[in-house]
Amino acid sequence: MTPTPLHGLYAITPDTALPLATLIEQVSATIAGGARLIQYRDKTHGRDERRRRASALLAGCRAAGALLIINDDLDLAVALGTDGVHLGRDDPDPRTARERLGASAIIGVSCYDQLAPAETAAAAGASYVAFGSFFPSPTKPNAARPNLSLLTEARRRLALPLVAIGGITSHNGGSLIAAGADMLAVVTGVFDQPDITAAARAYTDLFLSGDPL
Ligand SMILES: Cc1ncc(COP(=O)(O)OP(=O)(O)O)c(N)n1
Ligand SMILES: Cc1nc(C(=O)O)sc1CCOP(=O)(O)O
Repeated sequence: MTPTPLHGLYAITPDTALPLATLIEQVSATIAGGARLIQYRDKTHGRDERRRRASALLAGCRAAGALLIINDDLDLAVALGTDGVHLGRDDPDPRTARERLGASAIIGVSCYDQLAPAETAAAAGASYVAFGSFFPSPTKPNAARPNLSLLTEARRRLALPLVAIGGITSHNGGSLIAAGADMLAVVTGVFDQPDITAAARAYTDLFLSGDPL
């Protein structure tokens, strides 16, 4: 079964100064392990280098049948025609992103540990909402820490795909799927592993088994 783009493993690139060729190899390895949605998240490089990297990643994702979302930078997503954008509290409004990227773009919105912004984002045309950090995150140690019950409540109240993020491993990810997550967004658990394809596969397998626990 091929997972649909808004279901399964959502691989987010590590925010490091990796050589571009290495970054592309690592992203390809996650796709080989079943990731169909990739987020380019980069707080390290300036505008020109981010554009160069995003452009190369977009070509790689297109060739491999995966979708590429840009974190934060709506202008870059529009300029390159990527598959969408992920927006946080300091980023443009999802309504603006929808106007600029079009009806078929994927627009994701961070909602941290709160349901109210998720309801607002849904009404503004978001494609998915993200909650976290459900477990201690090596990437973002000071993130908010909601309980799993937030996902259950979000599942009950919202009709759009739910992303869980933060410290997710292939061991704890099943509990998030059982609580209502449609996607697991992961940095360290995939990219910081000796065999990235095998690590990604361990997450995608969680979505294929009938019993995620
Ligand atoms: C899928 C997903 N969820 C949450 C985030 C965090 O976004 P944001 O709050 O904008 O923080 P930064 O990523 O910009 O540090 C995300 N990127 N992706
Ligand atoms: C980028 C990001 N946002 C988060 C949030 O809670 O909104 S947690 C996070 C980092 C996720 O990385 P890792 O898989 O290494 O924990």
